[in-house]
Amino acid sequence: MKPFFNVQSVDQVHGYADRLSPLSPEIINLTQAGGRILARDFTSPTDLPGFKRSTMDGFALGSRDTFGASETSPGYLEIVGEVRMGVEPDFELKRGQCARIGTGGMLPKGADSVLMVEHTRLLDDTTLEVIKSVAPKGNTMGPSDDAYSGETLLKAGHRLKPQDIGLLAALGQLEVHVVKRPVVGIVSTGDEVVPVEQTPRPGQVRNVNTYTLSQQVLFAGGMPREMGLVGDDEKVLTEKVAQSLEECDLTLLSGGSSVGVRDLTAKVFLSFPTAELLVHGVGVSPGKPFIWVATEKGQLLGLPGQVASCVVAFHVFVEPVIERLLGRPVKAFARFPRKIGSLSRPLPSVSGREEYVRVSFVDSNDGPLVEPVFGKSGLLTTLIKGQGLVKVPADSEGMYAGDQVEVMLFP
Ligand SMILES: Nc1nc2c(c(=O)[nH]1)N[C@H]1C(S)=C(S)[C@@H](COP(=O)(O)OP(=O)(O)OC[C@H]3O[C@@H](n4cnc5c(N)ncnc54)[C@H](O)[C@@H]3O)O[C@H]1N2
Ligand code: MOO
Repeated sequence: MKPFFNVQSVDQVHGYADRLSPLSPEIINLTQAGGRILARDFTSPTDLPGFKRSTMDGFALGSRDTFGASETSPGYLEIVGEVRMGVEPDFELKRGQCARIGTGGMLPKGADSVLMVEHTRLLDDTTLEVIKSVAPKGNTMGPSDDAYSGETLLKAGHRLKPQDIGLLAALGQLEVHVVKRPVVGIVSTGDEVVPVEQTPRPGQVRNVNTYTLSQQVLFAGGMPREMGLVGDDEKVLTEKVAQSLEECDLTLLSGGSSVGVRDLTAKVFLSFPTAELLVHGVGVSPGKPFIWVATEKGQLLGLPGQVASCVVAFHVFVEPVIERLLGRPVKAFARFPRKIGSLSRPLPSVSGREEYVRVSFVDSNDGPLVEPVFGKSGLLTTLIKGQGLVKVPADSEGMYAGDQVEVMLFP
């Protein structure tokens, strides 16, 4: 059995990701753009809302006509009209005049504010009693309060949220320039791994990694393409990976990445033209046997077969590659919310290896306690009971009970 050679750090692996070029842009319909990555900065083509608008139901007026007005000393204004929603008022207010206006209505000329209906009393059809003053611009929004023409509102590389889509709608953008989603081929291998629909015989397990990986790819912004489950057969495995190389930007192969005699991943990957071995073995746990072979046609990434290791290795190594292809900075756990807590017990660690410890949160009188979820990397439920991961850096010899730690929560 040959040892891993040239074990590399997470930073070194991310350095290879940095060398990749982002995928090209494509134009898609606004309704499909949520969660996609903007390919170029978006600058506002116009002012928004573009006109002076009321933010309350009430009366458009000149604020100076309300100064000093109160319950005990009211003022009186003449009602000269009503602003129709969606229509530019065709009248102008003079001193002492006001007009009815609804929330969102356009202020007529001569009005600088809106007095809420609650602060008025109607004496007759044309006379308004004013019982409170309003400041200039009160209860209004200005023509460029939401955005001004030429303002950079969204940056290239930004992942579009529902509110961004709303903003693009407000600015008339039915089409959006986004980065193409990387197509990620997923191959799983292992003689003992059987399809989900099959009842495993003793010694067999169902195929988990194809399913977790394809969902992880989807969540990360890629397009998973399931290439199938293959036994430990070099010829068939080579055919599957070749097909994936033709069709996909990235190929993930789970299982067979370690150093066992049946572990074929490295051999298969290196059989392709222009293949260059970038990584085989990393100073990270779990995820130690990670493999990266670069070819001119695409990137081949080998992930550990152990179900929990495979999930963590995806986040540490694969998602940053997807981020880069999407034109975003190379960063692991970018989508993970963070939460601080104090460790309930010590976390021993092997110095020289970056560790990702599965943890859960337990409430205590002193605030949230971070409880390690111990268990082997082949145990899937450690990731179900664990709500997140704590990173123990490579140069640390461990952490003490009571230490404040940052938990990266599974999104
Ligand atoms: N002597 C050594 N043995 C191992 C080492 C080592 O350094 N020296 N590293 C261990 C570590 S760490 C890991 S992680 C695993 C990695 O193994 P492989 O990537 O080669 O994966 P396999 O051996 O094929 O499988 C490991 C494990 O995972 C199960 N598996 C695989 N694919 C699936 C799947 N699609 N769905 C569900 N389960 C799957 C498989 O049955 C094995 O139990 O190596 C350690 N050994
Ligand atoms: O790294 Mo293996 O990746 O512990 O389970």
